[in-house]
Amino acid sequence: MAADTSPTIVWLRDDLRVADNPALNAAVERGGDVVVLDVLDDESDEVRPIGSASRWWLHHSLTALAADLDALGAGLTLRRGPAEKVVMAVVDEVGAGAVHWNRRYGKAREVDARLKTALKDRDIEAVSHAANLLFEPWTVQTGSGGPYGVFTPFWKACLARDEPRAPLEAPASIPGRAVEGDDLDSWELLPTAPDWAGGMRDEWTPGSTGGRERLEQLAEERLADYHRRDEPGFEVTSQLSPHLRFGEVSPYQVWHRLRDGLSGLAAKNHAKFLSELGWREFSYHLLFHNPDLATVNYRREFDAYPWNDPHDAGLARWQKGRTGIPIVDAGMRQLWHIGWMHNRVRMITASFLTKNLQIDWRVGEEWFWDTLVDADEASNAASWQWVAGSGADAAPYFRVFNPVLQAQKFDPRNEYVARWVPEEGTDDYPEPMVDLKESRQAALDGYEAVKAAKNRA
Ligand SMILES: Cc1cc2nc3c(=O)[nH]c(=O)nc-3n(C[C@H](O)[C@H](O)[C@H](O)COP(=O)(O)OP(=O)(O)OC[C@H]3O[C@@H](n4cnc5c(N)ncnc54)[C@H](O)[C@@H]3O)c2cc1C
Repeated sequence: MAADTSPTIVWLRDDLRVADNPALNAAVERGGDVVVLDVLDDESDEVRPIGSASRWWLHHSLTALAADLDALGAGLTLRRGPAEKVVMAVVDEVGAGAVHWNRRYGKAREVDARLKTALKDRDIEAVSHAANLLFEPWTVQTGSGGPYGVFTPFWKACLARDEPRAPLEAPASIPGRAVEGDDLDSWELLPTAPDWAGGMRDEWTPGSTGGRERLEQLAEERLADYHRRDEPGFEVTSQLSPHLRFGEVSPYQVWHRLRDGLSGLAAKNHAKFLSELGWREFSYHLLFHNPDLATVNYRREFDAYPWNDPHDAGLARWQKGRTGIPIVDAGMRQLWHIGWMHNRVRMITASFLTKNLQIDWRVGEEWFWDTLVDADEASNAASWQWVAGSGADAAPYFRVFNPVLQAQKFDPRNEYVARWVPEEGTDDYPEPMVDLKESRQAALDGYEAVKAAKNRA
């Protein structure tokens, strides 16, 4: 029988890289031409349209990826529309015999499952690969065979398994097949009126090259100071999150880059850093088993919480960084300016919204979804629920962050606040929009309804 040299489609999603991309390597190994396809899907019911800051990132990430693919001999085909329809249309256009992709783990996997069935019904090979998580969510199970709901035993179980595989080299060349597609500019991913992305341009280099630079900086410099990761004024965290979110860098590449050659404090901080990657894995574990994580309370008794009306409670002041609480305002302005916020401050701002203003965590999750360049369907939803108290392994609801004490502890020299709220202490800066003590008590009173619902259940 003659070898099948029909073209293969590689359908890219959250894996915008040429190295350590199992779907791409498998397509090249199969033989025949390779069509590399990216689809902007704002239409499928199961796919959450990405937010404004992520759109900015995506534009630049695709530009970088297209250059990397060109250098290997393949182009990047862009199409817009519901993914199942679009992929099938490209299959027909080129007479593809196979479609490969790397897995995703939220609701959108229903799209992938339907497409796989439809392709197989037509005798077209449809293969999904593990690429974006170190441990496939369904393979990590409790002793009784269920999903984990607590981080520590989850991560212990992961670490007890075989070490994650080594990252794959990029193909030496790709026999690319040109297919007509959209012009990236026609997707209108960049802000124009106004162009609010200046701070992001200064801060970030979207794409694998920028991601690799962050990884090197982590290994060579930042990891040695990582024990100070909770201090927002001191830049020691990796800032790899948007690169991981868009798959420009894979967790396998991160894991293996940090595996050998560390010494001193960097070696000491290594396990802590890996456990942060573990939180990413845990968030995906939760999302896989709870596809509605961004909209439904993980702990259902929180359905009874009497949230305030967001507009009456001052949502706009929180969004604009005008609450009158300096560390909260600093975080919200950092977010607006560079599309990223330090983890400690994400916790403080989220706690302020859900507890001191008693605004539903879903409202905050949506704002972060729109404004973060690393907005991630698993980590964002899981973290918001964690802070609100409704999530898995969440801090007890009554542990309300006091933002003033948090700032004293983690920004003792006021460096972070001074950078983002230079007018603090002048007449231009507003008074606190709520009394912290009273609003904390109001939050705890609201929690009584949750406790009552739990007791009834
Ligand atoms: C309310 C709230 C919302 C959040 N939303 C997101 C989000 O949309 N996307 C996102 O990637 N992270 C989110 N996080 C988690 C965390 O704040 C960021 O991952 C981290 O700040 C990214 O900075 P870094 O890359 O320098 O982190 P590092 O400390 O260098 O950590 C390395 C990597 O580990 C992962 N990671 C670290 N901490 C966490 C965590 N707590 N949960 C899950 N993964 C983690 C990230 O991929 C990160 O890049 C959120 C946290 C909170 C409290």
